[in-house]
Amino acid sequence: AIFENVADLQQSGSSFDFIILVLIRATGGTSGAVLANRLSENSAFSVLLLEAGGSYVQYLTTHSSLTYTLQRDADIINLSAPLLCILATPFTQQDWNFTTVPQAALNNRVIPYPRGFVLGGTSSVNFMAYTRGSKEDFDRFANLVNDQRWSWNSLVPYWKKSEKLTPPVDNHNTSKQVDASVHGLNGLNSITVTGFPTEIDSKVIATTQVDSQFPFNLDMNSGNPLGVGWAQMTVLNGQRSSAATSYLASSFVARPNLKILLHARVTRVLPTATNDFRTVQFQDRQGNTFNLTANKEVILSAGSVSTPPILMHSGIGDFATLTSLAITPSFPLTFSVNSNSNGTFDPIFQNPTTFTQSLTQWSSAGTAGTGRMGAEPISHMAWLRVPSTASIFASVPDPAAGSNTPHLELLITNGWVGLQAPPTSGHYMGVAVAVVSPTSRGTITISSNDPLAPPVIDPNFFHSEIDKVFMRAAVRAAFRFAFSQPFADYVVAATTLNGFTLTSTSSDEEIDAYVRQNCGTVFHPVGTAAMSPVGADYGVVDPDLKVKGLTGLRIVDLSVMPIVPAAHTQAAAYVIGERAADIIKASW
Ligand SMILES: Cc1cc2nc3c(=O)[nH]c(=O)nc-3n(C[C@H](O)[C@H](O)[C@H](O)COP(=O)(O)OP(=O)(O)OC[C@H]3O[C@@H](n4cnc5c(N)ncnc54)[C@H](O)[C@@H]3O)c2cc1C
Repeated sequence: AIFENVADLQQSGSSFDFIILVLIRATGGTSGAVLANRLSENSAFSVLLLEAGGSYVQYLTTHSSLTYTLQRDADIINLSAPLLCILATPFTQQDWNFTTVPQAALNNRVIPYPRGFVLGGTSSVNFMAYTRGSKEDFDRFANLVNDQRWSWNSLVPYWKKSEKLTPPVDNHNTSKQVDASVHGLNGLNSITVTGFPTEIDSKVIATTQVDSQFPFNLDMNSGNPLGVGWAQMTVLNGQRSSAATSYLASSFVARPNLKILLHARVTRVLPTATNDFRTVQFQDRQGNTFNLTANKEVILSAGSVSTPPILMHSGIGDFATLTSLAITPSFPLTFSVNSNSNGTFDPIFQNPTTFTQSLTQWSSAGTAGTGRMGAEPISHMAWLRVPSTASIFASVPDPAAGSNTPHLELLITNGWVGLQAPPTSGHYMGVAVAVVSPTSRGTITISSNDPLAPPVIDPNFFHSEIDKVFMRAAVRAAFRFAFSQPFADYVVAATTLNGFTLTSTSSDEEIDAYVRQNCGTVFHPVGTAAMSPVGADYGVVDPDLKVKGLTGLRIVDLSVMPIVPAAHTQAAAYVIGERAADIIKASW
């Protein structure tokens, strides 16, 4: 059951006596939701999930029809309609609304740093791209923690357990867009490709045939992501599939041994005995404080940004210690294009009538989930390497996990996706760029002893020279792609952003100036409570995810990843949840 108030949870009766017997707790994000589901499969375990935010799944269940009233429910639609993910954050009700400290390498700009403040966590507000990373990424992870349970081959069965490859909403044949043999077909979280063909699809695929820098890759989740392929998305029937809609679907929430308390903000974990941390302190919306003690374990899944502050406010670890944050710099590059009237999704955001028509199609019985609203903005992705002959490698080792692991990413969208509101007219194609092998390391820390104060987030962008060199390479790759022969009559020019314009021949200095003014992040922080080998005197958790030096407390979220994969990170969050569930079940 899902509860909105502590009193209702308490009134649910006998559960408390029972919970005291076997209680396992977590917070309710991407990995936490996976854990809540898998642990409550065992009816002998009683599981309570605490989530600081609310639940849009509960809302969807209450309002089972997709016929929404636009104004009133706008935020909820933004979490559900795939195209509207670009409106889900930043600075909304479902966002923690964090920002970074001023970034020296980015003209001292403060960058929005969204995180999901809702059941399902950031999987409920993200852009839904589903990328596992390379085999080499996870083999490096396993080697760094000296435990092969975290290697690629060990994790693939858990990805397959998590995934359910589903047909796109338009039911087209996907055999040339995704390799079904790579995926799970019976898992809980739906993975699919776009169900809305667009005018750039054939041009993207044609580019893979005319330029060897952009080879076609049928499935970037095979362990070898290099090349250009169709984006896989966590979407089901034209609606977002999140950790909340999948792992916490109503049939699972109905389990008598699973309870979820919303609007419960964990402030600290407290010792139950010396070095045994099984008591959670949390506040409800009115600011009342409660303590609950788990019989077996407390599991912290508050994500890379919020897990370290909870530990620090609990006196776990050195208060002054800064946790290391690996972060992926990125920014949108947008090109104006020659398009027919509805060839891009721009008119949807430029014209309220077009928006309403598209939303009506998506939300009406009979056409539910279809049309442009039911498809993610990202249609294709390219994963690229800087050639090993590049001069930077004479002085700096290759930061990628191996020769099949990318340094750079291009995210292709058939319309404007930007930091600014879309222009009121015109048609666009986005080729956002990212450095997915960053070597700069930032920090997360706290600035006061108030557990409700926001953490201090310092990504420390471009501290390493190689990240700058790679960003220039990413920009040049984006231009080469956008001006490749198949786009000859289509792409016109890069748009001006904050007074800066780039061209195919921009110098290093011009690219650097553009980056300083426009760069942000693709929101993939990891490593803030990193795993290290058993016995190592560094790191926060051991390979069983237990906080070192303590009992009763584990961490299960992306903060434990010792190094950022060259990928979007939700697939890693799901697999960490699945892997952890088996480790925890086995230990009890
Ligand atoms: C705008 C955006 C777009 C993204 N797009 C993509 C994408 O397209 N593809 C991709 O793979 N990844 C994407 N990501 C990243 C990805 O979604 C995250 O890396 C992943 O979901 C994180 O999972 P997690 O379990 O570590 O943390 P989260 O999912 O963030 O879970 C943490 C949970 O803990 C809760 N919580 C935190 N503090 C407390 C507290 N004190 N008390 C109680 N509860 C608390 C939070 O509310 C949240 O529910 C995106 C991220 C953002 C912000």
